[in-house]
Amino acid sequence: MHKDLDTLIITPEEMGRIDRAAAASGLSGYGLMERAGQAVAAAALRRFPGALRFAVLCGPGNNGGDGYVAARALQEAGAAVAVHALGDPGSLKGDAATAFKAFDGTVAPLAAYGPRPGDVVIDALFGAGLSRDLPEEAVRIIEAVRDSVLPVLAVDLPSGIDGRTGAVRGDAFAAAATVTFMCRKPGHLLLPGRTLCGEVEVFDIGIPARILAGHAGHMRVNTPAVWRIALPVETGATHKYVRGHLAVFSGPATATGAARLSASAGLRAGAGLVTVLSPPEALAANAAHLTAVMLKPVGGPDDLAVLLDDERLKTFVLGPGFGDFGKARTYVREIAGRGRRLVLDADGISAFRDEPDALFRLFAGGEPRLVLTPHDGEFARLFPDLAEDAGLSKIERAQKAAARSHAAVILKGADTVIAAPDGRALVNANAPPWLATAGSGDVLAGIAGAHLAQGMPAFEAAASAVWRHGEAGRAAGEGMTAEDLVGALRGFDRTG
Ligand SMILES: NC(=O)C1=CN([C@@H]2O[C@H](COP(=O)(O)OP(=O)(O)OC[C@H]3O[C@@H](n4cnc5c(N)ncnc54)[C@H](OP(=O)(O)O)[C@@H]3O)[C@@H](O)[C@H]2O)[C@@H](O)CC1
Ligand SMILES: [K+]
Repeated sequence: MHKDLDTLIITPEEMGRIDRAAAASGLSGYGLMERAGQAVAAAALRRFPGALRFAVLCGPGNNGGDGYVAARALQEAGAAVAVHALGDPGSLKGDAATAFKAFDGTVAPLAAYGPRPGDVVIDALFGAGLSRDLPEEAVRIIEAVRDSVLPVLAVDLPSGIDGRTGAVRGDAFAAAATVTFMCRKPGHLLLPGRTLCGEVEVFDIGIPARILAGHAGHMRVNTPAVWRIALPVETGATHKYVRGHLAVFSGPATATGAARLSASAGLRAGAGLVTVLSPPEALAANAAHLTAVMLKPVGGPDDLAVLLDDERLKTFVLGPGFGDFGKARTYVREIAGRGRRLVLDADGISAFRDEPDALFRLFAGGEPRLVLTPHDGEFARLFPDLAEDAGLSKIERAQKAAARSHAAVILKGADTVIAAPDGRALVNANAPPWLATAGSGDVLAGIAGAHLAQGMPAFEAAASAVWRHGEAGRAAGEGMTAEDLVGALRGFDRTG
């Protein structure tokens, strides 16, 4: 597989354009279908050597066409095959009709399929072309297969998953594995689609990379390949100020832990210096727990203004445990007005729930200087219309939010999306489930702050922070705490 295609994500709509461009360039559509179906059959034989029978369920479009090719290949390999069609296969068109005619065996109606122990289901009902909720007939079969606990191998996508959004349309197969072609689609990566796909195999059916690249957007899986070029340069003569000075605002005396977690993550993630800016009454609580991280009292906007006279202090994290919304807004105005860079998290985000546009105006224009790190609830406070629009995928929501706020947006979750104001978007895929633990978000904000402080552009700083956070979660292992997560942060691998 071409290295670039490995991380590219393509929407079903873009895939349609790619198909047409491939055909226009002289590539045989049926040739593509033949390779797709053969790949499915090969995966079925490899993954399920003990199958007593392959039940191939074929739909009314080209996904069904792939199914007929796979059925023929399985039969030629000597496997027992039962083919069931949704609708009249005689009314198939184009390549799917060709594939159906080339299959030499009986085709029974879908409703006649009765799951048997030892069956492996090959789901070729609907793929990229699913355009509405599944028909009742398909839902009944999905229920029957689920009840019989049979393994499912999905062609392109488990039927019922919307390839653009990852949403379930009516119902969907839960596949043990999914074989898709050329590139992953959003539905393979966004929840709940990601879970229902099982293990995803991406098979190269021979569409030239130049055609794919020519019609693809700017969506990728979040991997170091995407942002390695933006990593801070290691000069050898690295001075602590060259590696940046990060300042993290602490909450009141009763809520200082979150800021300290951010700060220690920032230090560990490579910021040269990290200072916790503490309300005077919380100094004692902070001082009792900080060693390598420095501590400065900031009681109000006047103190902050004095601090900002130090030009070396360019980057801030505000939000973890912060508490005071009014003060948060005042500080953010000061930071933005003095041209500094900011990771706005948690309470810092909620502080602008009544006036999100005021926040966006503060950071409008120029090189993006703001990283927003909302989970779904916080996202809805800043972008209520986008949160409510059920037609948008999580990727599209993050893209629109980033464009509106002129910020790098980290829309958190098990399928975190990172988006830039210019339309680039990444879906993160390396986070273990146990990363969702108390304090985990504070750690992420600190890493992002450290990357910003070292001079990385906001989008790359955000994306690499999410990735390192996921890697640290894996290294720390199940049962980890947020402190373990900080301890498990590793340096960047600059090779590859
Ligand atoms: N990309 C590539 O290069 C290659 C792609 N290939 C394969 O092609 C697949 C995409 O094929 P596709 O476009 O024909 O779509 P597919 O998923 O078969 O469904 C469309 C049909 O279903 C119908 N329909 C839709 N929703 C429905 C519903 N809820 N309930 C009922 N009907 C519904 C829809 O009808 P309509 O909406 O027009 O009424 C239409 O008839 C792709 O997933 C991959 O497997 C390979 O062959 C190799 C090359
Ligand atoms: K399918």
